Amino acid sequence: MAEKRPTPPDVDRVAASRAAVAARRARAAVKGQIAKGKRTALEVLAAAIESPDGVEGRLRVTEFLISIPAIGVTKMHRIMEKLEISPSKRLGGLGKHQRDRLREFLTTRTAARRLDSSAKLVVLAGPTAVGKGTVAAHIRQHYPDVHLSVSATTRKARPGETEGVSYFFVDDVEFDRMVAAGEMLEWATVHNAYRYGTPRSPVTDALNQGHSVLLEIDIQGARAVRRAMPDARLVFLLPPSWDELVRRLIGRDTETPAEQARRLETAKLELAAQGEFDYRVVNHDVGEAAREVVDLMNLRTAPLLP
Ligand SMILES: Nc1ncnc2c1ncn2[C@@H]1O[C@H](COP(=O)(O)OP(=O)(O)OP(=O)(O)O)[C@@H](O)[C@H]1O
Ligand SMILES: Nc1nc2c(ncn2[C@@H]2O[C@H](COP(=O)(O)O)[C@@H](O)[C@H]2O)c(=O)[nH]1
Repeated sequence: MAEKRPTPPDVDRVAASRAAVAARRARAAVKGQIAKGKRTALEVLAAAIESPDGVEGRLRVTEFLISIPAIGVTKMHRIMEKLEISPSKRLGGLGKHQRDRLREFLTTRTAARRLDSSAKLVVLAGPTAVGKGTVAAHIRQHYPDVHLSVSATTRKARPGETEGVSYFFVDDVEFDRMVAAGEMLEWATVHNAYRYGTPRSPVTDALNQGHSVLLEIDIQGARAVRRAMPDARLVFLLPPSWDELVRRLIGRDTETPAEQARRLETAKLELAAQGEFDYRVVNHDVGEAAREVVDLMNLRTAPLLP
């Protein structure tokens, strides 16, 4: 009996089903590469953006996330909700903002996991006038291997401050833009006056390259960093005594008496928060306090001698 030859629609169906199987295998291969650490999730996302109809672009965001080590189904759903991405979305079909949020999530997560290894994110916080800026300046000068984050602020530069070294001095519009674009790791309004924030990418880039990073920020910022990167080491800088703190604030002579009184009220609340921190360093002597902070950073090379 003559064999029944496939009709054109059958040929199409067979070809389509073979293509579907091949595509599924290709997607499974990509997921395997992520799971085994052969490709990073960020690399796969970049490939999906480059070519939305390619194998990476056809990956559902849900399967992509689950293939990342240590992300299970529950966590994946939480992440999807937080990033405001619907479960039906594929990597290649994400809108720009969704893509940006996903990239930012992956970058921060990678950096946070880096902290498990040698590179450390150390946050130096403490009450007004305890000497945070002075200790940070000493570290900048004497320990060139320490990556000191440069904050953005809406306040004006003071005499002697340099753009890009002391701070990035920006106006309110630019600060709003940075916050909206997710460019800040944390930010806060400090002393009820100006806004200050830590630009995210220099921190995550340095950590991803294995460098320890130091942030000199206020206590609200330290709490926000703890939420974003739970492995960060939080250091609370203490004055030798309350009277010495008052002396330093008044002696610095940069605030009006009314502002000094307000800051001292806040300082009482801030001192009460020291238990939230991992380490406490008393700033008797600037060089000593700086060394104690640097010791927490797992530097690979020796500091410069004074
Ligand atoms: N170990 C120290 N011994 C004596 N004086 C110090 C010491 N550390 C800092 N100071 C002085 O204390 C004053 C306050 O220091 P600094 O401005 O660094 O404080 P800060 O914590 O950065 O304050 P703020 O949060 O208000 O910006 C400065 O005049 C500084 O020279
Ligand atoms: N939350 C953040 N606080 C910051 C940041 N950069 C600096 N600061 C804190 O602001 C005050 C005032 O600083 P000043 O230079 O105007 O005297 C001080 O307590 C800093 O620690 C930041 O990025 N985020």
